[in-house]
Amino acid sequence: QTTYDIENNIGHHIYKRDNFDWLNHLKPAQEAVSEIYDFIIVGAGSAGSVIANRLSEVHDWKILVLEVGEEEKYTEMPLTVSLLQFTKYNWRYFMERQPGIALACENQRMPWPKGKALGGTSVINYMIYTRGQRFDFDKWAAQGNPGWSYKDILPYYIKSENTALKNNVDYRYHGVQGYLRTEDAYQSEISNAFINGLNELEIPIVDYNANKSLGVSTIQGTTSEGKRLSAARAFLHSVNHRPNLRILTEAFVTKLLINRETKEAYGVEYERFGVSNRVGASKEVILSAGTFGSPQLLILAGIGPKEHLEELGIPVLKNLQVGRNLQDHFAFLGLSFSTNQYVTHHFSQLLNPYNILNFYINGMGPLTGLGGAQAIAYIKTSQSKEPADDPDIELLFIGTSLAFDFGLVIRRGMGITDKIYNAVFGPLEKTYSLMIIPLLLHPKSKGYLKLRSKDPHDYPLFYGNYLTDSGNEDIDTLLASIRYVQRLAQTKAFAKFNVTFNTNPVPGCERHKFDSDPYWKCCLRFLGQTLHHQVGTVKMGPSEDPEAVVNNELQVHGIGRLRVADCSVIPFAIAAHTSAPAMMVGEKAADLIKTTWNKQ
Ligand SMILES: Cc1cc2nc3c(=O)[nH]c(=O)nc-3n(C[C@H](O)[C@H](O)[C@H](O)COP(=O)(O)OP(=O)(O)OC[C@H]3O[C@@H](n4cnc5c(N)ncnc54)[C@H](O)[C@@H]3O)c2cc1C
Repeated sequence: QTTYDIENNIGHHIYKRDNFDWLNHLKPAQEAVSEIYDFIIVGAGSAGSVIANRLSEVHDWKILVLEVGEEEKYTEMPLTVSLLQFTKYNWRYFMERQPGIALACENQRMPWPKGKALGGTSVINYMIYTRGQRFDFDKWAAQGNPGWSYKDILPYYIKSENTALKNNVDYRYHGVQGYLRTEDAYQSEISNAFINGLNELEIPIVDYNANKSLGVSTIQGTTSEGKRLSAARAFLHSVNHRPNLRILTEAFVTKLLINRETKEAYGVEYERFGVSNRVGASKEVILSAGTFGSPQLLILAGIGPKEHLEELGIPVLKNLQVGRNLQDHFAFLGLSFSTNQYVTHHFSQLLNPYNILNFYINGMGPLTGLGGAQAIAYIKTSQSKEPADDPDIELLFIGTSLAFDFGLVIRRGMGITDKIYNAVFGPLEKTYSLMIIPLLLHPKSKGYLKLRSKDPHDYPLFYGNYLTDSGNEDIDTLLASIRYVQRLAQTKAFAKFNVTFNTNPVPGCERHKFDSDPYWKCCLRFLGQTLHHQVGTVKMGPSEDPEAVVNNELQVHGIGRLRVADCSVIPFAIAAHTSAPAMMVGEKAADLIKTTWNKQ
């Protein structure tokens, strides 16, 4: 039985445990709670789902998971992923306006989607499975975080995984006994242009999740028999029968309960169906509410930058730089191509009865495609100042373009205006098209978030601060990546498929000579976008690090019984899409917790 066979039957039910010990010793400065668990996990996303699974392996621990979103339904078809941003499974956050950024977006506001569901953002993501490079983790450890080097974290990736990969796979680096199925992403013939073209540029074919940092490969995806495998489907559905695991969906945590005298967390307050309730944690509270949700709850509890807390009128419990150090992969959507051959995705031809049956019966065919994403390359541009083999750019190959659905859905999810879409991508509707998206892996610019108010229902304010580094390294690296892709487009492999560069100018940049450096720098300001990999708002680091919020055991500095485990603790942007790294953080967090409480 695969995890996918198990029906959606978690949430909405409360286990009856007559022999549950509802102990409730109140210490001074604590509010009464209605129930006590050993651990409370806030948020059941990529990380939280893993932690819930692993902690509930210990039979005599009682675990409560509180997730504000609902269980997912009708999310299994990978190709229709972009529709999910228009459902209740998306928080629908937007970045604040930044002068000279997101100029192609409605009201110049870039959407910053995040998942609101059992499974979190893994319910709406593109299912790309990437782990990050050895350099990332060794640097992470070298910054004062022992236990997070590549050698230390690799076993956790392997532990989670149950691989069915076949393409270019190095099995020494993959697991077969975990909960997370990984499969080769659907390929159309055109991905050969990308892979062979890169080979011509001397980029080797590798397993990008193994020991080679630079190289190209077809994508490894988190699907099970061709269907989306969210963290909830992988890690929760198969263990929801455990009597010591209680999962409440539609439970919105509004407050962390922290004893102001002992500075120890002892529970949380949450709202569910209009009723507010307080629950206690006799051992620890674990925050896994994501890069935006975790810092929000910390700041509301008085753990944050002192001046910001004072501005909000929240008494300071601990002055820590929560919400700062926000890092993200800035990506460029302006490199699209057409081909006259039927080798790319075109929406109108895909949704036919044969493909639909093939998907539902066999879990095969183009509808299993990861929103069109087919291959990935990690490269080093001429601008790179990274160590030897450390890539500075990821090239993401999409076997279609924003014109795939005639501008109906994908580009709207990115907030792109009619004017820009019609001018740049509209003409591609009449052809078959493809895209190569460069992602800036190690941005030097940093953003931040802060709270709008002390009302937990108010969304935080998000400031991306893209391309603001003083040395202009970010913009120069992206420019170098554009030149690299242009070289790729000149290869024989591309010529074989009659691939032609889309030269429709971006309105607003015509004042620059087409293809000049100033032209592309202008385009980056219009069509530069997030690929949703924000990290770092609850940075991991030693107490001497002025930006650090949690230590290498994920404990909040100066606060007892409170850990944070999700993408927010990742100290800097790593060479990976961030779902698998969040799961790795979850696996490691569970082990750290077991060690603390002697339950290994
Ligand atoms: C459109 C999109 C595409 C992406 N594509 C990929 C991809 O292909 N591959 C990849 O690796 N990564 C991808 N990512 C990024 C990746 O999915 C996320 O970074 C990762 O899932 C985050 O995991 P997390 O555990 O940190 O947080 P999340 O998975 O976001 O989990 C946090 C959970 O906490 C809940 N929560 C928040 N606040 C509260 C509260 N107060 N009370 C109760 N619950 C709360 C949220 O509802 C959510 O369920 C994508 C992201 C997006 C938005």
